[in-house]
Amino acid sequence: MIEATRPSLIASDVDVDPVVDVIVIGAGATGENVADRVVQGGLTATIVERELVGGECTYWACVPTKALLRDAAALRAARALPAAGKAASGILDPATVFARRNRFAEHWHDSGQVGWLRSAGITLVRGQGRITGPRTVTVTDTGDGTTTTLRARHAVVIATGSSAHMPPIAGLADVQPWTNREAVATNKVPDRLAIIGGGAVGAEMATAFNAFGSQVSLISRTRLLPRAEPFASEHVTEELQSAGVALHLNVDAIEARRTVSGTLEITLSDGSTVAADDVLVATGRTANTKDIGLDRIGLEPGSWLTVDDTLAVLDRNGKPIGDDTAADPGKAWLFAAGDVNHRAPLTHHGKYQARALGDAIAARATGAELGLDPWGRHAVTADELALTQVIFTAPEVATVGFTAQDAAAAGRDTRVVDYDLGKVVGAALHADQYRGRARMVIDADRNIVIGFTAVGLDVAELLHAATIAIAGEVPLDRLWHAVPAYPTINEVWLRLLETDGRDHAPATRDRTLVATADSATDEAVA
Ligand SMILES: Cc1cc2nc3c(=O)[nH]c(=O)nc-3n(C[C@H](O)[C@H](O)[C@H](O)COP(=O)(O)OP(=O)(O)OC[C@H]3O[C@@H](n4cnc5c(N)ncnc54)[C@H](O)[C@@H]3O)c2cc1C
Ligand SMILES: NC(=O)c1ccc[n+]([C@@H]2O[C@H](COP(=O)([O-])OP(=O)(O)OC[C@H]3O[C@@H](n4cnc5c(N)ncnc54)[C@H](O)[C@@H]3O)[C@@H](O)[C@H]2O)c1
Repeated sequence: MIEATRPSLIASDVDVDPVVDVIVIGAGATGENVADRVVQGGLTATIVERELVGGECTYWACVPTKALLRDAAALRAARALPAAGKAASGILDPATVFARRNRFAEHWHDSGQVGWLRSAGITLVRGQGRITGPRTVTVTDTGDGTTTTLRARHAVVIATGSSAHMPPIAGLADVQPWTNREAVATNKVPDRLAIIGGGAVGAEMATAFNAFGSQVSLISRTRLLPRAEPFASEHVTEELQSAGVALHLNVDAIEARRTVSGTLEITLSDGSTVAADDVLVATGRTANTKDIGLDRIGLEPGSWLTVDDTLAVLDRNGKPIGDDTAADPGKAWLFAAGDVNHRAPLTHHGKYQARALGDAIAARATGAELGLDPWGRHAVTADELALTQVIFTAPEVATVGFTAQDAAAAGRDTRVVDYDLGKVVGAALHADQYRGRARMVIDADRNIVIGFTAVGLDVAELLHAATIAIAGEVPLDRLWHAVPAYPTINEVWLRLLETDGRDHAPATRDRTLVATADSATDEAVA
């Protein structure tokens, strides 16, 4: 086995000014974008990073996992066509896939990202950042232990992300389990791989290692992809099973041990046992807040940070952590964005929060007005109403907004419309025996789409049309005028509209506009 390339980083910037407008702790995708926006807004920013600039997504998550999955997806697509399938009859070579993965993970070297920080005018300080007082962060160099104390004029932003959660399974620590980091950076294909966890990480890695030829056993205490529409989850379950993955669903892993022969044995709550050579733990994430000085501000180290809609960190009484200065008593100075606030733990949503927060910090500093109303410039409305995700399993699952179940739980009056993607000519042309389904969740009061899920080969690129319909609150009567090109898979939009019918009450206009018009009329009458 060739070990994964060791992380490699370059030194902090020299001549660091200890007083700066904004300090960002954590240079993942979120932190980088917060710093970029505040600098674009005319402020100075220093970013503190203890590992690689670029964070989890670049080196151990989104990017390298998709590189691990992409070749097999292309092969699967080719094999869904008779002539292309014949032409693509060879075997997938994992070593070639790993080499391409290494390139996308930038060989675990962050010089490219550091170069970008410099070009964006952001100062980098290497080390572990800790809050040591109001607007104050002390950075400890992880090599020589020297410290630098920084003070922010305007704000401190925590963007420290998350790490793999280790569940309390007896013996687990002793069998040297893989987390996402080892799985993503591996150069070996285990003969037998056990995966604990049936969320996005478990399902994607089962897809990847199954394609590399591992005998994969996946154990999950829930159904696969428990937050997705059940039909999407069932579809992925069936396809993984028919590809040879052994699924142990709705059971807990309770004990792990190595036998004398070196085989790893995992005992499940139903009494059965899974044998493997390696085990990947994919049971969710834990907040990177254990050692960032939360105790100094009355919060519990290790906890997710609770934020309000401005992303200000809240204290135990639900109040923003406020300033103690006479000039600005109570003014919020501490903010949190990305995985660490647990609102929407996805890279693109962390970056969305970063854009809103960075702009808001710059606006506050210059006394400009804040746009915090829903869908306003500084609001993060999409986290709640238009959260997007693509899970790159075979088949892919693409989701935005509410599932039918979540909409019902939120008390929305809905219509749910489903369509078999296999009946869409564009899909049938795309792959023989195309199997898939799409669902549109409609707010029946307002006649707008509030949720969309598709499962099927290559549905990822369908998602943005749905996202625009939801974020734009496009009335269904207008959506009939968005004509999908023939013969593409996007024609499913027309089929969903036809299935729903055209005779529903016209979309209610935006409630605030209606209210304004009504009150204007009332005033005129008065
Ligand atoms: C296997 C896997 C696959 C994924 N795939 C996708 C995907 O396809 N699409 C998607 O959108 N999301 C995906 N995600 C989720 C995505 O990786 C995260 O949402 C994203 O990385 C969060 O970004 P962040 O900047 O908030 O945190 P992170 O990326 O975790 O960055 C935080 C940074 O802060 C640093 N840090 C932490 N504490 C300190 C400290 N005290 N001082 C200094 N620095 C500190 C860390 O070293 C790190 O660099 C995946 C996750 C996993 C595990
Ligand atoms: N393509 C993507 O967007 C993508 C891909 C991978 C990860 N991510 C993100 O990364 C984060 C972490 O993903 P994840 O899959 O690790 O977490 P998750 O919370 O999505 O899923 C955890 C799974 O582990 C199971 N589980 C928990 N404890 C268990 C136990 N003791 N025994 C058996 N099963 C157990 C749960 O039932 C669940 O199925 C998520 O926010 C996810 O959205 C996103």
